[in-house]
Amino acid sequence: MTDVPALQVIDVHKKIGKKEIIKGISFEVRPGEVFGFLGPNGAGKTTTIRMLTGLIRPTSGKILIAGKNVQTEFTEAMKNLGCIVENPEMYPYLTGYENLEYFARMDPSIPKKRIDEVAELVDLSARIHDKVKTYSLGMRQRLGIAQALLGNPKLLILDEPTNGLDPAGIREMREFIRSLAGKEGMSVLVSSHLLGEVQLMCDKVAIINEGKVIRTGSVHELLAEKERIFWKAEPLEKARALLAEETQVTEGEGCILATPYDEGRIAGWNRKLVENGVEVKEMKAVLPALEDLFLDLTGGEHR
Ligand SMILES: Nc1ncnc2c1ncn2[C@@H]1O[C@H](COP(=O)(O)OP(=O)(O)OP(=O)(O)O)[C@@H](O)[C@H]1O
Repeated sequence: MTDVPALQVIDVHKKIGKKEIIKGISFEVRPGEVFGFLGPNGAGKTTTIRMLTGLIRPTSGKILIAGKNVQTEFTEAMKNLGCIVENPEMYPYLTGYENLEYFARMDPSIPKKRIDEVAELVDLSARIHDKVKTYSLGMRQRLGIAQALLGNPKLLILDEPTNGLDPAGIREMREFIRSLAGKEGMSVLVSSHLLGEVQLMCDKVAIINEGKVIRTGSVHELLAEKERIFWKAEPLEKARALLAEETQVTEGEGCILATPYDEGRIAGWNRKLVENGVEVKEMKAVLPALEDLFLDLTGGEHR
């Protein structure tokens, strides 16, 4: 596995007309990573993906795919990119195999055995000789991904890959994306507004809002920053007053108090409660949902 990042976005700006839509974004996707690209409506995700795929040019800044500059080494950069931005067009009366054969013919560097390999990768081998019109939506999407994988890209970009799928299809797609990462050292960039999905599927995320990346990091790191301790204690008001002398106290659900997770101080807070006659019935560390963090960071509602 190489160490060259699958994707480097370096201080990219994009102006359309007089409006600066992307205001200097930077992030990196490492080999084998599933990377979530998250943001509320109108944040700039589509504009960014259009720049990554070379459909539009950045006003300034650099985009490298597997070390190749999308602006100055377009062909080499695109060789390393597999991309499905919208529902891929497939011929319904041809089989999955014939569809892949059709696309493979457009690039003579793709050997025929690669068709079987990609069918296997997307777990469609058993149905690859059936007509596409008999496929479920999930299978069609996987066939689209198989097509994107034909050229053996280092980076796969999937725009809202679970759109339109039912819950079983979503789970299947999620497992499939996870299984792809790491295989052949492939990295996957997934744009999504389904935060629960991203939380389960991605190693890292970048959160974009109003054309700026406001946070990047591993999902776990980001969530850990907002980790809280829930306290179940009696009498509750006394516990609240004692804890409030030490830290910020908010309401948990029901008769539960919440404080920040401050590893070095929790034991001391607990002792203080007990020494002052408060019975601590339960303490537990709780990670927020990515959705809460996202709302916190973007200060709004997502779709
Ligand atoms: N060609 C254009 N001309 C003018 N404004 C544009 C153009 N394309 C996008 N915008 C504006 O840029 C901003 C970012 O749009 P973009 O489509 O990239 O957001 P997004 O994060 O993909 O949102 P969504 O999830 O709704 O697709 C929006 O305010 C949009 O109105």
